[in-house]
Amino acid sequence: MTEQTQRGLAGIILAGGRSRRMGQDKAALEWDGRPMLNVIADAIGTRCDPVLVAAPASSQAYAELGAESPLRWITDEQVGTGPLGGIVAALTAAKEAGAAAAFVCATDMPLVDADLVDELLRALTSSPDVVIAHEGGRDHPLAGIYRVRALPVFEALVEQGELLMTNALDAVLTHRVGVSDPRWLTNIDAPEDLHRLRAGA
Ligand SMILES: Nc1nc2c(ncn2[C@@H]2O[C@H](COP(=O)(O)OP(=O)(O)OP(=O)(O)O)[C@@H](O)[C@H]2O)c(=O)[nH]1
Repeated sequence: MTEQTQRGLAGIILAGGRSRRMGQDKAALEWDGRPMLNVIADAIGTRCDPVLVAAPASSQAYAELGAESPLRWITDEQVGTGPLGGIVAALTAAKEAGAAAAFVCATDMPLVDADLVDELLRALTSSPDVVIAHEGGRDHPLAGIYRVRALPVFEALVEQGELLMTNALDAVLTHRVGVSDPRWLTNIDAPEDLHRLRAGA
């Protein structure tokens, strides 16, 4: 744990999914000479402890990076339950590790920064269950802090097969905040996104 790590705050990097638009696993994509997953883990690891990676055991991310990774991998209970299924599995592990909340992000956000974690944390007053970034007129559910106390609600939704993040956020008290650098939220879905970002556009 570093000096700046926030007590009780875990980190969750979602690394499952099919990467259909990218055509290859996004966690292993090279960014600054390293797999994108590791770059993100280092960035948030200055604030979050433990950092957990959520992916199905059958995922390409786990096959490519899991065995040799020093990170803690948490497998989705059910394959095909999407980001919400990953959040439930990893938030359960975060709770068991003694965390009260977790910063959640996607493995396709290479510009994610510890300052983003700090800004969301400042907005996490006692009332909200979840604080997410809201930029460009839209919600960014995979750039947020999720309290462990919201877990039963999310578990029930996954159980019912209700997997939409928008519905999950509506089911708890969600606070939305603007962030000072929207680039932190940049995500890579397809090869052209990666080329654009590498070119600095
Ligand atoms: N643990 C877990 N993570 C997931 C799952 N589905 C998507 N994710 C992650 O959630 C984030 C957003 O995923 P998307 O980009 O919407 O979906 P994707 O499946 O990765 O990509 P597409 O096939 O192109 O839609 C990424 O970090 C994914 O790795 C899942 O079933 N389990």
